[in-house]
Amino acid sequence: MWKLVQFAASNVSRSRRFSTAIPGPCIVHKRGADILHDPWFNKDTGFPLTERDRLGLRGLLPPRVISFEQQYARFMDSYHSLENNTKGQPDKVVSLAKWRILNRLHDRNETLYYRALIDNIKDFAPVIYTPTVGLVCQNYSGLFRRPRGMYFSAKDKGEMMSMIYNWPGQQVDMIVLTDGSRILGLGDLGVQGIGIPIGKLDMYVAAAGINPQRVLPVMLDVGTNNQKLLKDRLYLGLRQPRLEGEEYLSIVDEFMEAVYTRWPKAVVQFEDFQMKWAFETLQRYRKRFCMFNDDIQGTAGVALAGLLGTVRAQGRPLSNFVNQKIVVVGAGSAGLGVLNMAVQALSRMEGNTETAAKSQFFLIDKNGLVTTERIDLDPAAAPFAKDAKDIEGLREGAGLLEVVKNVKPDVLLGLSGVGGVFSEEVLKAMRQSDSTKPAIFAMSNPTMNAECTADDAFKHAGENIVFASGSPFENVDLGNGKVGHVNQANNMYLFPGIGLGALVSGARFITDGMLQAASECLASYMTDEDIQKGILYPSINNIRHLTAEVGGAVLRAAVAEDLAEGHGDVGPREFMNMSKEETVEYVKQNMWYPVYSPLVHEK
Ligand SMILES: NC(=O)c1ccc[n+]([C@@H]2O[C@H](COP(=O)([O-])OP(=O)(O)OC[C@H]3O[C@@H](n4cnc5c(N)ncnc54)[C@H](O)[C@@H]3O)[C@@H](O)[C@H]2O)c1
Ligand SMILES: O=C(O)C[C@H](O)C(=O)O
Ligand SMILES: [Mg+2]
Repeated sequence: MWKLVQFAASNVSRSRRFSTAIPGPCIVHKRGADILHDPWFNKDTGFPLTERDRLGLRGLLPPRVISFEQQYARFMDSYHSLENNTKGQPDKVVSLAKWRILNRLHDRNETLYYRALIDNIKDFAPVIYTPTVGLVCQNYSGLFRRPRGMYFSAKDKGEMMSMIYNWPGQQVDMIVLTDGSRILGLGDLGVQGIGIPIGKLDMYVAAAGINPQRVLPVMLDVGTNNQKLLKDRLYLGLRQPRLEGEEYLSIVDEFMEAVYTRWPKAVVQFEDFQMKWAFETLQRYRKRFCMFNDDIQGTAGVALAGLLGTVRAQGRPLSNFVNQKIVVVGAGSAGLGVLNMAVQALSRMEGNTETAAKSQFFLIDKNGLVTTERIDLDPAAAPFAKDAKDIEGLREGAGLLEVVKNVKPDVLLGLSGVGGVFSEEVLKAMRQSDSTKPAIFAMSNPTMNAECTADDAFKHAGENIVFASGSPFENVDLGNGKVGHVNQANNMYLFPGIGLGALVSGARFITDGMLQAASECLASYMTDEDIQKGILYPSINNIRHLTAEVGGAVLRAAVAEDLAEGHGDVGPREFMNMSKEETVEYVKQNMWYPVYSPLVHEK
């Protein structure tokens, strides 16, 4: 019998803000000052006197015991003072100051840090995640104080199987891995890219309730081709050009073998790999390990949900998706991931073939419109290259403005990494769109790399557009009390649920069916009323709730494909007997929530 009732009883307090129920004990093998210096166990001034006695802490702290609520209020006060004190200073200075204060708390007291993050996710996500995380990566060598996560370098070849045991945590559930080769739209940042796995895993804890003791950010340092970094005397990574070919793959292979030898049930998310390695590693590992590529697959699911939302926003049935003309700007891992998933979804729709589905899309890269006449056509882009006969009035390499004027698309979707590429002329050309409610998705990150700003989109393309961006922008005041809603089309709406669903189902692999289920769950999360207002994605304040739903959908898809091997005490048979609601409840009960647990010392 599976243990829903038992889970429910032991976790009943989790949804309350400051619970009065007593959480279960936590075993600690340290004593005294070592506990104060371990952010996982540290409660700062919050250690009760009895615990101070038990753990050898008496005299190591000021005598007064401060409650969790008071500590929380004190931290928020200092955060708000910092906001006041930095008013008027350059954005970069303010963003880094905010990141520093949060990072210091993260380094000192994880329970308080994650509670603050969960309760203030709308304000804090832009600090610990996109866009500030980009700035942090750019300045990493200067900001570095203490390590977080693991670093495997080309110099560690042959050692990884033993190195993996240097990680102090007994169990690891979620790993986010990068080689730093394409950090957001900022290019190759080498070892400094470690900030991305750290930020993504913070979102895993906040949104998916992954236990922070069981997450592992990883940097695979195979060198960098960033000349500026190679010349920087403070650069902390390997000073050598990136490994290529088999040499590169052998490093990734060795890492993956080491991880799955120690933690066979872990989920690995590949993040911000340059395109060739993003696709290659996905193909190489997806049928061997429980892994996915967030930039290809997570992004695709979020974009597809947005495209379906756009159809609904036009007041049309979803079946009308087959009539949408969509211009995708950027033929990289993200752009092609979106195209592949959208075409899969379209070809499942009644009466639509894959060829017909492809005809709806126009793909543009740095050399313009991609056609079959392209010399050195990238094989990954080839399925979406246009035949000359299908693009009357257009030609190979046609520019974005020309394409938009000619095609009059319903949707203009940017994943190019190039800030401002949706120029005033391009946005104005979208006014001639055949759609009653044209959509503009400026999905590149961070903010400077967005294809256009929200203000410019509403100003030039018109007030009746639907707008989404990868990095957050404020809603736009359109005057007369009207508001242009800004959606954040960021893979953060899906990757936490994909990882969580895979983990708690004990899925062997992450399949297209599971990813499709995640995307459909996000698409159907919004009400018609929201969609009519141009709101395609939930508020980030609801991300924990959404993630539980997505996790449930992924779990059910894994069960349907007979890939769910179970998790903890719950086996595959129990999953099969769960209703939809029960799967979501089960997922929720597996979500960690930050409260101080009584510490019990064990030698
Ligand atoms: N919002 C999200 O959730 C999300 C997810 C993944 C990636 N992204 C963003 O998407 C961007 C691209 O990521 P990627 O992994 O696909 O990168 P990539 O380097 O693999 O691909 C970039 C593509 O853009 C094209 N391009 C470059 N300049 C162009 C121009 N002037 N006009 C048209 N196309 C141009 C390139 O030819 C290439 O095809 C990054 O900024 C990244 O931050 C956002
Ligand atoms: O990191 C993000 O904010 C989204 C995405 O994974 C990206 O690479 O831009
Ligand atoms: Mg990414």
